[in-house]
Amino acid sequence: MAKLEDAKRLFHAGDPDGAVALVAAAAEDGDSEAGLAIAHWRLFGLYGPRSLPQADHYLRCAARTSAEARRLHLYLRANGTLGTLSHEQAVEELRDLAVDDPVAQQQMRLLNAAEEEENWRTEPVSETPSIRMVRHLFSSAECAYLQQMSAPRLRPSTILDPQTGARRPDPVRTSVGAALSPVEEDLVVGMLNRRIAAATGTDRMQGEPLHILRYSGAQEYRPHHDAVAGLENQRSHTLIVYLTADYEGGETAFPELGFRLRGRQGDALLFANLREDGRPDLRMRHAGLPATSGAKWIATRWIRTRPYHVWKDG
Ligand SMILES: O=C(O)CCC(=O)C(=O)O
Ligand SMILES: [Fe+2]
Repeated sequence: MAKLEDAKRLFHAGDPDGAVALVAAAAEDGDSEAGLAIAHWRLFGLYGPRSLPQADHYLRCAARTSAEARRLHLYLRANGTLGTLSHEQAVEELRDLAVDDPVAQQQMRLLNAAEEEENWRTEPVSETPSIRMVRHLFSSAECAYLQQMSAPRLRPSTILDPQTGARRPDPVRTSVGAALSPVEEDLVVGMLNRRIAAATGTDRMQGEPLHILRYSGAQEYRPHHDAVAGLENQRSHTLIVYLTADYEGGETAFPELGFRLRGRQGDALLFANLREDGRPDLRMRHAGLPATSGAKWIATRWIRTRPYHVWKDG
């Protein structure tokens, strides 16, 4: 901590290189907080260029003394960011970490339960345009886990500006949310993303990071299309998992089609955003209505036509 504070002072005094050097030296010396900080900077290209080998190196330093760093290093190897670890190998490693790490223990419990419990099934809502409900996609424990792990990361939601391609706040969407980027894609989130791929008949790599949203009070997502005009690798499908049930209102509404839908906890709504010719299907305009009481939590996965590389395309 002390080293990070010193580094912050150097940074504000106009010596960013000195600040980074200080943190790097502390990381080498086994300061896990410094190691985690600089590993994130190298992953995201902050205070210097992006470098996966360096991120890997500093995470290994921090992992000597920090359970958090050991877990993060595992997630990033399991999701392909820092190498390739099979799901089975990753679970083996998590099992070892779980011996003295309560977070890993909680994740192992969810992974073990899933092996016994997976029982989702698809119900058609509309043939054309294609809308389906996938019942029981996530268990209630998985829904609770996503809320718990994303709660500290929730920020006011933004939209993708079709003109600039950049994200910005907009009154169209007043919820709070968090995208679970590869550093948050732990083995449980990875398993849920795999399950979404299986349930949608798509490849896991086509999914954008799972996006957690929470609406309370008058918060809403006004009518919009998930397909973004001009996007080359389009959002062909959207899957929305309802993580809570103890709220009123809050349906997903399709004004053009006259549907208002809402799943039970763990159910997912899956719909196609494109016409057969690959252009946005204008009938698929939809809205997240405000919850008239309680808080509505969802997890959205926007699925692209082709693989989406979050580090390159995001
Ligand atoms: O909140 C809802 O029901 C809709 C969410 C939505 O449209 C989205 O996440 O793209
Ligand atoms: Fe949407």
